[in-house]
Amino acid sequence: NAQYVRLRDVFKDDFLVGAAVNPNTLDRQADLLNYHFNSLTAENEMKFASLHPEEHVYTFDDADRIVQFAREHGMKVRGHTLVWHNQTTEWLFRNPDGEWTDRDTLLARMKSHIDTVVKRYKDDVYCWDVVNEVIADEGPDLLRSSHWLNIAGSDFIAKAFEYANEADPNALLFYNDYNESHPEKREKIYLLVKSLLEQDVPIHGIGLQAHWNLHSPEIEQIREAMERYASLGLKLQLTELDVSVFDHHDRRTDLLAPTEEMLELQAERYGQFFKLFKEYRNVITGVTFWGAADDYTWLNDFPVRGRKNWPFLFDESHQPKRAFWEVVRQA
Ligand SMILES: Oc1ccccc1CN[C@@H]1C=C[C@@H](O)[C@H](O)[C@H]1O
Repeated sequence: NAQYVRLRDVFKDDFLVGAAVNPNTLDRQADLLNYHFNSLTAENEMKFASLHPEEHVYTFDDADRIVQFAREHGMKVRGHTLVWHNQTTEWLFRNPDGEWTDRDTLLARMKSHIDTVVKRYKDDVYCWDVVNEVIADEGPDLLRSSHWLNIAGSDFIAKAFEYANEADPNALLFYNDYNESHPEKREKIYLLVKSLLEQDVPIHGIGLQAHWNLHSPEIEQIREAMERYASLGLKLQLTELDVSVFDHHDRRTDLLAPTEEMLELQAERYGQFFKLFKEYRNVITGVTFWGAADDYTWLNDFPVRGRKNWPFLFDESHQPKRAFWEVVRQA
């Protein structure tokens, strides 16, 4: 059974196989993580709000625990994420009188955060999602509106990469985003990263979050996205892979378990994904799931709060699902 087939060994000559963890899953899923995975990402514990709740207060304990577990088990760590519009803090964008802060102050605060965090983990974190999700999903704008953009202007993106590179010249620096295979958004991500490269901004990789489902995106859309991004000469990583059993607009809440049909289609899709990843093994350096097993997923609360989902290769008892065997078959 699965106890003699390790995911990380099956793909050891291709790419790292990672999982996102938090303090709870690090305890509950320790054996599964140690057996099948060789890379970890902190689901929330290295985000701005988790590390830096007040301007002169840092809280590293949870992130340190994850780094310690990885060190003890010979696993690599992806840093997620330095600059993002979500899960950040109000003080970052405000003056003491509650007014919006100014560009120079915000950039100085960004630099201080990046310096402090990247230097603390420079011997443990080999790559960072420096900037997460700045591309606008719909409409004519390249960048989504955010406090970062509205206060600092669009060069906050380049600055983030430059500050991270100064703090740890050895770290591999990624731009990370979701809906990365949708043709319209793909072209915007491509344009952003191409312009950063043309400005000699230190960027080494593109993270495709890969929050996919049973029907979308199509394999050919994923292939086209990987081809497009790889044409920039950068490495790629799938950084937050999960396969929801519900399409994005499906808000049904009646299921207490996945249907047989869902499990069958999920296995087929996972097999197709890893067949494609193997084909692009020369540009893909890591495949990280946004979790490890169905006993916990952020999808239990997104996009429908409190609705159970079953997106991984391992079930709620950490046993391999059909999807696991379809993935192993691609090796
Ligand atoms: O799939 C999406 C759709 C809309 C907004 C954000 C996302 C994905 N956003 C991701 C998901 C979970 C968080 O823990 C990650 O940090 C974030 O990168």
